[in-house]
Amino acid sequence: MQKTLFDKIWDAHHVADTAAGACLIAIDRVFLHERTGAAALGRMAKMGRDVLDPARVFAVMDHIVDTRPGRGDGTLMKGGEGFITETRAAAKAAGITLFDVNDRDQGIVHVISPELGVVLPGLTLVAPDSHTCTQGAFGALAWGIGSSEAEHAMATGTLRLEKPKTMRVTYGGALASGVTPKDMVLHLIARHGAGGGAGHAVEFAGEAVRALDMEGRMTLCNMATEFGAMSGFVAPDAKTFEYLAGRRFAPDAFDDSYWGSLRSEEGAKFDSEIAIDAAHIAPMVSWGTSPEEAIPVTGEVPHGTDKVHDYIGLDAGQTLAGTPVDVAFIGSCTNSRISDLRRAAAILRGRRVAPSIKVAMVVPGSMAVKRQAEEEGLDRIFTEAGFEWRMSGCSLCFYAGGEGFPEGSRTISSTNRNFEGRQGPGIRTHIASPETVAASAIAGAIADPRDYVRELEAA
Ligand SMILES: CC(C)[C@H](C(=O)O)[C@@H](O)C(=O)O
Ligand code: SF4
Repeated sequence: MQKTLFDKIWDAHHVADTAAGACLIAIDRVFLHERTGAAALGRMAKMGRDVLDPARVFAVMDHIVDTRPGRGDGTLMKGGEGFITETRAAAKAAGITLFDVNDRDQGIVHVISPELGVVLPGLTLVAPDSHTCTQGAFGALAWGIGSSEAEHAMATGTLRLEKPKTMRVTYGGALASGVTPKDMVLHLIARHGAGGGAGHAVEFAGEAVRALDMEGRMTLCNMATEFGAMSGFVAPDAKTFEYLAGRRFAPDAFDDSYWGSLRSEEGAKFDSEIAIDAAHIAPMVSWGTSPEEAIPVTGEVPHGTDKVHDYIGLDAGQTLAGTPVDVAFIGSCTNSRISDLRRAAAILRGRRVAPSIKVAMVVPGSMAVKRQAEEEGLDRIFTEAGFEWRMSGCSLCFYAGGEGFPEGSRTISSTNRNFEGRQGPGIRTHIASPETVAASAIAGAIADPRDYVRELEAA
């Protein structure tokens, strides 16, 4: 029978069937961060369990680190110091590779893992973090786990797992200008629901996916978890291999026979299939408090529950475009890579954020992204436009306390979650592409980026 990409990776990692109908799967890489990793390592140390193969385990400080320029080694999270000091001590004791607060390779876990070549096609990679699926962009099976599963994976090199069903989401055709991978995934979730991918391993395929660069594929896979999927991934191709060549932890020579075989065979059957015409996707913006509550930027707010309308402060029938925003945020593992910053900066060049904007901030996904952006002068474009330019970390994608936006603020944000309180108490979050954030910052209100993009393309 013809195999899907998922079947191939699964079969290559299948160790045994367990009595309870699950499988034992070999785990190639574990990536930890300070918010959940210290606990896992700490418990292992307490029980006298070693990390089986420290060369396969990595950790980074990203979630609660200070992102203000000249940061020290502390955190802005009240009472959060322990996460940092304990992760540091535990990583050292376990002999794993740690990217510490002021390491030149520090950054958001799902941004640095690809940059450093930790994730590779055909591997299984887990992290106690729900957006681990980002790394599926490389044709790996990468998914988020709990911290006790992380202990199991580190101690044994395996995990017990029920086999997910398979789904293929095929994006045919080509994206219109000003429409991005973020819009592709928001469109999918808006149409099929935040639980649409539940219980499935989702392969993103089709012309419009093949056309994406690696960073775009990461944005797409990043939100597979907001679709409820176990993971999302894209079959590797020449772009993948080229991206990884020469990366610090990538092998010197690539195994063409394995890597080259990592694709779903013609005629392979999926448990479910979704087809989307990429040409019909518009720039998307969330209007509610779930990523499925998203509509084209020019659309009207639909009827939701009273609770969501109360929280978000918008009525049904209102046009989303033109809604005033207080905050513009560009960052997170969804949209903080160099191509995201380039595209946002192209719109902001020579322009200023509206005077009504109280906070505008760019937080590069890694220190490597930050250095690259500075080399290209993007930091100056952002600061001249009125954005703060930060050190890398998760920052205000996720409210860790200590730093936040003024209560009740409305944000336009390149992040992946718009849940109640996600960016701080009472904060109203609208998730969108970096282009839409840039266009909205200039307007001081939710705005369509397409006019700017067309202008840039015409120039
Ligand atoms: C803190 C961490 C465990 C959490 C996650 O699992 O995803 C965070 O990264 C998030 O995005 O909500
Ligand atoms: S950037 Fe946001 S979504 Fe990504 S890992 Fe950090 S907190 Fe989670």
